Amino acid sequence: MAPILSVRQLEKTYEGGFQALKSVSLDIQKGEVFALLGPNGAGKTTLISAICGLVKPTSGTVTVGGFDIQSDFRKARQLIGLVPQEMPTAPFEIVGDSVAFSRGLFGLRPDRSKIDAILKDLTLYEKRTSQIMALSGGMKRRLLVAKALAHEPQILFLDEPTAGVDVELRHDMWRIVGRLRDTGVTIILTTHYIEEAEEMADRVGVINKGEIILVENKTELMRKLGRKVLTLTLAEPLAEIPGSLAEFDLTLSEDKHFLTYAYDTQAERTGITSLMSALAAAGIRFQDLQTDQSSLEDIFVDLVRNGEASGL
Ligand SMILES: Nc1ncnc2c1ncn2[C@@H]1O[C@H](COP(=O)(O)OP(=O)(O)OP(=O)(O)O)[C@@H](O)[C@H]1O
Repeated sequence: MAPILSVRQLEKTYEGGFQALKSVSLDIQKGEVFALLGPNGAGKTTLISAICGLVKPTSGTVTVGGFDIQSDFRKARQLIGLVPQEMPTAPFEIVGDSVAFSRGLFGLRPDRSKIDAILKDLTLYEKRTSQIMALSGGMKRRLLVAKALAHEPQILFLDEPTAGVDVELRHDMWRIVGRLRDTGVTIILTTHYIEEAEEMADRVGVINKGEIILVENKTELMRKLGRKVLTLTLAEPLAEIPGSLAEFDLTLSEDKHFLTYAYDTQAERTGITSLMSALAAAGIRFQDLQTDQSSLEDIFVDLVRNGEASGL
């Protein structure tokens, strides 16, 4: 199936010469939730803005639903909803009217039943006649989503949807995204919170210094790059790691009670069996053991750090 969004060799050099995007290519399939991760200043907002027509690319192409974002801007833009980072700024506006206004911007009639349905979905219906200034912070965020959905777009961009919100609100936003995904909306979100990508995304892209350095199915990414750590709780504290265990990559905790062994889950042999025999031969007994999978966060930090090291 043709991707719903296709970005080809997109470049953006801002006035003054700063190159914020370097030959970015990316395909997004209909119905997927894609998380774009990257450190501060990596180019996430620039990429979203270029796709949504808010920033003019220096070169490259973007098509949305087959429409070129430059030569067929209206048709392409009609398919896109954008939830910006900033909070709504019209304090006296009435909630329902604000959503109707957003719909009107796309030349659609103010269909009350559609607007009410969107307000209900975002639990804002009770507030439809309130002024925006009377909304809580969480409600204001939901209003931004409602406004972005007002013209029934097929793709929703969320630019750091939960930056600076509390945990409850963050989970609230995740539930909203989950429900939207269930209705077939394609979702692209940028985030600093790895946990957010881990929770919601089907695929993850990492951008660093204007370049996409990785795009991968989330589960696959965690499987491929993930390492596991085996922690042994020792029966008696160990003064030092004996020389007979030197071939294993072991670390002894400062309090001498725990031994950890890092291994690659993808390796043909994890080395655990031989480690166990070597421990027994060295007379080291343990009371307990546990394994931990490295998180998406560990993987991300590694990737960006390696990128720095290789000059990316
Ligand atoms: N209008 C502009 N003129 C010049 N440089 C800009 C402009 N907008 C952004 N930049 C620069 O482009 C780079 C990418 O910025 P962008 O906002 O896309 O990053 P980001 O990944 O969204 O960052 P953050 O996570 O901090 O929001 C930054 O170095 C930024 O300073």
